[in-house]
Amino acid sequence: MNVFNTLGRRIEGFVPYEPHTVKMYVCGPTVYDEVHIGHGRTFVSFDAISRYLRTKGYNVIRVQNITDIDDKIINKAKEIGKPWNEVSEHYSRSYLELLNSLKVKVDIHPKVTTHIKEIIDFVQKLIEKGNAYVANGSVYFDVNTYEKYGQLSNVKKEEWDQGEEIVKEKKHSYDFALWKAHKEGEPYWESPWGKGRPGWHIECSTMSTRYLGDQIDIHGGGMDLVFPHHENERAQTEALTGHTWVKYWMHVAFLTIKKEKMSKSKGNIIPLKDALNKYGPSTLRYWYLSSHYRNNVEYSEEILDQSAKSLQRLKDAISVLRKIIQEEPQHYAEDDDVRTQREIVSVISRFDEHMENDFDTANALTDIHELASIVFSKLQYTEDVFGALIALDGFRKFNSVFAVMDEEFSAELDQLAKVIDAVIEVRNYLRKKQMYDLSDQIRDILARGGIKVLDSKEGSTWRFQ
Ligand SMILES: Nc1ncnc2c1ncn2[C@@H]1O[C@H](COP(=O)(O)OP(=O)(O)OP(=O)(O)O)[C@@H](O)[C@H]1O
Ligand SMILES: [Zn+2]
Repeated sequence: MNVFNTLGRRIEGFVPYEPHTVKMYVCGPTVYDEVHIGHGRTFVSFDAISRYLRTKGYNVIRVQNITDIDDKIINKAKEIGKPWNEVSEHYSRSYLELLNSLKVKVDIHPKVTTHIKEIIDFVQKLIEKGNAYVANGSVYFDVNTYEKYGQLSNVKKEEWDQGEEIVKEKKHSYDFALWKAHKEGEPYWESPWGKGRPGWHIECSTMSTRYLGDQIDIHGGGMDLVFPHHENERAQTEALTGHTWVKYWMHVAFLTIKKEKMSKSKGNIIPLKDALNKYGPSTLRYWYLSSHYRNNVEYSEEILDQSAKSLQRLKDAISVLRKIIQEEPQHYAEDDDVRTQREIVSVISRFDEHMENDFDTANALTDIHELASIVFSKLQYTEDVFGALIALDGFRKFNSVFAVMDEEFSAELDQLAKVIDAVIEVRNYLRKKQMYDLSDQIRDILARGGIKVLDSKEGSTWRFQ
């Protein structure tokens, strides 16, 4: 399997540190406002990546932090006149609910404010190793002590300034804060350097090493995080451990609106909650995954509507397959059926090839539509139960990565089928005893529930209408 690594900007073979496990850390949101569909794109992209890795047999452990203390949270609290922790708790709860609705699986959601002790320890060790210095109650990372700085982002030294963080007490303008000295009216924690609070970058290094150890396989986030956030995280962590930290740096391109990055600060967001209400999780996920994660995606209502239709096409193909599967299997296949079966197998393996090529969900989706075309143009007119079963497995595999039609493959459906089988068995008995009134009544009741009963001399079968 090949993966594009932002570090070095090249495609590399995927070999995790440990043979059967993938450790993944994704930067989560700063909880001061509504989660928007741009965030959703990044979270779903990593969800599909981890789902695919699971289908390959890896144990995936995914950590995604919640930044619950930050300038933006403090400012928002001041603006609306509420305590800062009320703001972060409110948005953090809403973020977790939305992730759940969007079917994004995260194993651990660590929050900054419950890891202050670990952050202080991390910073203390960096000071002891000579990579950080105290100035005026704040602690800064001395960028000159980490020689690989700038390699991840390819940002040149002249552009290393840390944005808003231009403070006189720093040795160099590009040094960044690990710990920020307390300012009047702001929340603080006690530390060896006095009252203060953690800087942004240190939280990810600390929480990632705490839950995933000194080395991780995948570190991800949106493209906007490459510099300075990930450059800084890398510097801190590798300075502390003295060895390579992340094996594959992966970054998701932007969700744009009118060609601009969707962003809270630009005020051009569509809240994820609204989009979920309007389109539902499956259509949204389908839309997100219909582009390669490294290409920008422009928001468009028409394309979302189109996504809903395309997804329905796949569901229709599955209904056709379910009907065929109700037939009695023939233990001999015609030449045409054998040819179609081969075509199905080769389309499904193309799906895998595309996923193996840097998680190319866009082309993998095209393969699945080709599978649907085979169902509509060929399988539909046959009674090839075996061909239908192979195709259904392809759709199942697709869904285990995309998670856009869980209802079609749910255990409840299997359960329901067992119940219907039992009802049909009872009805067969009634028919044998010539109790036709009762058996007709059962048939009508099932029909009302969308289940068609097919009677023959040998007994009855059923299918979903
Ligand atoms: N428009 C977008 N498209 C794709 N990913 C995004 C977009 N906006 C943010 N992300 C990603 O979502 C995750 C959480 O973002 P975070 O809360 O840090 O965003 P933010 O920068 O505060 O939000 P905003 O950019 O809206 O002000 C990060 O991995 C970030 O890169
Ligand atoms: Zn981070």
